[in-house]
Amino acid sequence: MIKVKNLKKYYGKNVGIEDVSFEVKEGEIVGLIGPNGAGKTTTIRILTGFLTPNNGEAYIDNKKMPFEIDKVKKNIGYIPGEVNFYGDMKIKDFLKFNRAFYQNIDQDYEKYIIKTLGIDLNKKFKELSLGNKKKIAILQALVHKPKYLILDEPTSGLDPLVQQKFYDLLEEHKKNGAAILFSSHILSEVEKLCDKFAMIKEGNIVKFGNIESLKDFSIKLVNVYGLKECDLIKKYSFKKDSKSYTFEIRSIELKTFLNDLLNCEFKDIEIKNPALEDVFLKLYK
Ligand SMILES: Nc1ncnc2c1ncn2[C@@H]1O[C@H](COP(=O)(O)OP(=O)(O)OP(=O)(O)O)[C@@H](O)[C@H]1O
Repeated sequence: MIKVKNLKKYYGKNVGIEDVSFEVKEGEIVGLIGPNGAGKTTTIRILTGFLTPNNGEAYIDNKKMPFEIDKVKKNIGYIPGEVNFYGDMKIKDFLKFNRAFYQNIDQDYEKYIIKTLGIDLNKKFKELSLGNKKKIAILQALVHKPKYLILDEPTSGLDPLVQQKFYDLLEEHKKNGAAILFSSHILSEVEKLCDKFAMIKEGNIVKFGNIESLKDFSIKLVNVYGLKECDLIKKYSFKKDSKSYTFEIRSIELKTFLNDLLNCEFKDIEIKNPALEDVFLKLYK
């Protein structure tokens, strides 16, 4: 399990994170969601052994981070936010180097990732575009089939096709029991991929739960077509266009709203879940 508890990190007087707690179990993908500067990278850098917290605790496989990183290092796959490997090295040489570090790398799996992502082995790292550098970072993070994956905005710079292939690779790791922490500010990908979310705002976890529960927190969008003037539903907030009224109804109020609506005259209704982005914006107000 990956576990952080009341984690706090200051950079001098500047707040990095204030109070961050969440956990990622084996076979689970947890999305760490937050806007720029919320504290995702700070949290991840403590978990990957680069920073020492001022307070609180971080564990991977019951080893205390960053102090016991060496005991668990070979079981971690990490994609940093900014990928910078050995500029002058050809990718094929980099892979040799990587094999020497992990020793028992499954070379068929290595080939499989190279083929899946479309990696050019004969290029030097510094010759690659941002997206192609990210592919090397993905390869390096996954190739030794680690039990713990810590991914700091891993899809930035990837085109949608490669992103999808990457999600598929992650699903395979999840099925094999990996615990995966995935930081992102793109909510649609978290919604698509993750089982749980930890929402971070100004260094604090403001919500942690199942992806579904995040949607339940929010509102439903009810489009009502052909609605005739009706006092009963005037109290609900709505937007109107030429075809319909769109009501924003909190999920817990939906039944009451529908009861009121049934006493009005209308032609048709449609109930939608809002996009996670909209939920996020509302929670962040
Ligand atoms: N080396 C540093 N010195 C001072 N302040 C820092 C340092 N690194 C981060 N911070 C501050 O800590 C806070 C959290 O930053 P962090 O990089 O963890 O956020 P983030 O959620 O990863 O953001 P982004 O999505 O932009 O990568 C920010 O206010 C940032 O300015």
